[in-house]
Formats: sequence, C-alpha cells, structure tokens
Amino acid sequence: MATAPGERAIDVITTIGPASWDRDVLSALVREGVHTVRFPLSKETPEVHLDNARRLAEIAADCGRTVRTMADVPGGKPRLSNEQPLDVTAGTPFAIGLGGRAPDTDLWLDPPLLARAAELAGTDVLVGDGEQSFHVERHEGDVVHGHFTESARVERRRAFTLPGTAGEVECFTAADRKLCASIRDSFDLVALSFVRTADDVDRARRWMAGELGWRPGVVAKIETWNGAVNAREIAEVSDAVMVARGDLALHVGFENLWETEKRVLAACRAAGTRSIVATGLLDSLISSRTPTRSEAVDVAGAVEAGADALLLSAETTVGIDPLHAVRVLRRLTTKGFRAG
Ligand SMILES: Nc1ncnc2c1ncn2[C@@H]1O[C@H](COP(=O)(O)OP(=O)(O)O)[C@@H](O)[C@H]1O
Ligand SMILES: C=C(OP(=O)(O)O)C(=O)O
Repeated sequence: MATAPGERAIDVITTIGPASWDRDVLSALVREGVHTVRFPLSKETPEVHLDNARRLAEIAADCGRTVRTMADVPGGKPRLSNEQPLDVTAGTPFAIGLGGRAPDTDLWLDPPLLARAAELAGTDVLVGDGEQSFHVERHEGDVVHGHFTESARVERRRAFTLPGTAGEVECFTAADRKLCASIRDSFDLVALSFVRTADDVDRARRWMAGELGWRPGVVAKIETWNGAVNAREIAEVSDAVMVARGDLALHVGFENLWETEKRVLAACRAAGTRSIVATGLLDSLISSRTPTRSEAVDVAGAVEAGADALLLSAETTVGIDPLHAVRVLRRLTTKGFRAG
C-alpha cells in the first residue's frame, strides 16, 4: 500500500511463532513488506529460533527483500512452574514456592521471587497478562499460601507479576546471557526485557562485545515504572526503544498506560531514537477477522504520538491469520485509508 505524500511510513514488526514459522506464511509476510521479525526467546529452544532465522534469511534472499531479525531475551520475570496447563477453581488453597520446589507446594516460581516475599501477604499478584490473579493470604519461609481468584485455565509457565515498583524484574540475567551466547552473530538486533536504566543497556552491550565479540543493535524494552521514568537516558544509548505494553500495563496500571506510552514516545523523539509500540494492538485478530473500533483508534493514536514501528505479538504467533493481521495493520497506518 503506497504512502501518501508527507506521510510517515510506519514499520511493521511481527513476532514469529507456531502460526507463522511455516515457509509459505513466512514468505507471504516477507512479500507483504514486514520490516523486522521478532523471535521470543522465552518460548521454544534457541535451536528452533536459529532454524527459523535461517529459513527467513533464505526467503528474504529469494524475494530480494531485507528483513531484520530481533532476538528478544526475556529477563528475570518469575514464571509459574507448571509445564502443562492447569485448571484451577477460584478459592481453592494453593501453596507456591518462592525459591524453587518446596515440600507441599503445588507450584513454584522460576526464577525465584524470594527478595519480595515479605511484601506479598495480602496482595493480588497478577498471572500472565492479568487475566488471572493469585491472592496471597500468608507467607511462611519460602512459601506463600493463597488462592487463584478466577476459575480458569492457567496456561503453562505464565508470568507472576507484582504491580508497581515492587515488580521490578532483573534485566539481562545469566539465563539471558546464555541465550545470547547460543545465538550470537545470527540476529541483527537483541531486545532486552525490563530495561530500567541506561546502564542496563550499556552493561548488556559491553558483555556481548567483550565475551562474545558480538555487537548487535540493542532494543530497550520499557515495561516498568522505572524504565518509563528513565526513558530519555535509555533512548540515548539504545538503537531503538520498545513500549512493551503487555507487561507495562501490569506494572503501571491500565489507567496510566496511555500517558506512559506517550511519555516514552516523546523521550524517543527527543533523543532521536526509533520507537516501537508493542502488544495488544489488534488482539481481536487472534481469533477474528475484524479489529474493534478501539483497536483502530489505538493504532492511530500510537502513530500520532510518534511511533516509528508497530509490533504484532500473539496476532502473528498464535493468531488465525498472521498475513491478514499484517494487512489490517498496514491499512490502519496509511493516512489515505484513514482519511477515507
Ligand atoms: N508457542 C509459542 N511459540 C512462540 N511464541 C509464542 C508462543 N506462544 C506465545 N508466543 C509469543 O511469545 C511472546 C511472549 O509470550 P507471552 O506468553 O505473551 O508473554 P510472557 O509469558 O513473556 O508474559 C508473545 O509475543 C507471544 O505471542
Ligand atoms: C513485548 C512484550 O514482551 P513479551 O512479549 O516478551 O511479554 C510486552 O510485554 O509487551
């Protein structure tokens, strides 16, 4: 779709997953003009991602296109230990180990959350993207006792998020460094989760250059209060900044999401750094073919607030039609279409 005179071209970034790693789907996405593909290293093995990256490079070469690759390392977000989905009933007592498997615990957290144990009693901890919560009644040693608040399925290894600054999560963990070592030189960009300060970015760059001799572009994912407060300094030292709204909404509260998004985008403009708005843009397209009015307005808002790129997540990893999602996003970011 052509860009109207004076209109900024908005880059489309897709996340690769089971719905899009097939050669034909990937090829269609490349032909549709996807600018960058994100590889979520929190899912699958590094070998699967390396294999997908090789396939993408072959397809791009066949089509005569350049597609950038972004390896997204997850940081130290604590996740529940269940390797299989777990159906829970609201109110049923559960014990969760904060420091790994403990006697009599049904579930435990990996990596551990011990440092925050004392703050947990009486709180509702968010599970996954906030679709479920766990109410902590009491804390005994390394174990919290409580119950899930909804009768629902808890998918495997969902995140466990404390709201606000209590939920600050380690950036560029030992596990992230191991992942980087196993994929070095194979991706153009590394996206760092839970960046809070410019030093987080510098530290990761120094480690990759010093230990691996690898100098990928670095994308700072802003997903906490502190990251948002320090957005300008972070943008100064990053190749791009991502407003990672999935986690950001949980940390700052949904009511503060729009102000925070605008603040980070303004910081990027001031620093002259490219910006990406991610997650939840077109969630309806995971299971349907039509976006909602509020999704259409959300996309337009992100563009007007200065986003240089928009990132699709579940729409292209597990959605019914990744190519359709990309086409809808491109239509929504084209002024000619919006002006009618
Ligand atoms: N099976 C999968 N394979 C690859 N990517 C997936 C898979 N399931 C989800 N994803 C994608 O991985 C990213 C992170 O997953 P998600 O569960 O939303 O976040 P997290 O568990 O990190 O909070 C999202 O972009 C999501 O669409
Ligand atoms: C892009 C994000 O990160 P992830 O998909 O890794 O949760 C997000 O939280 O919006």
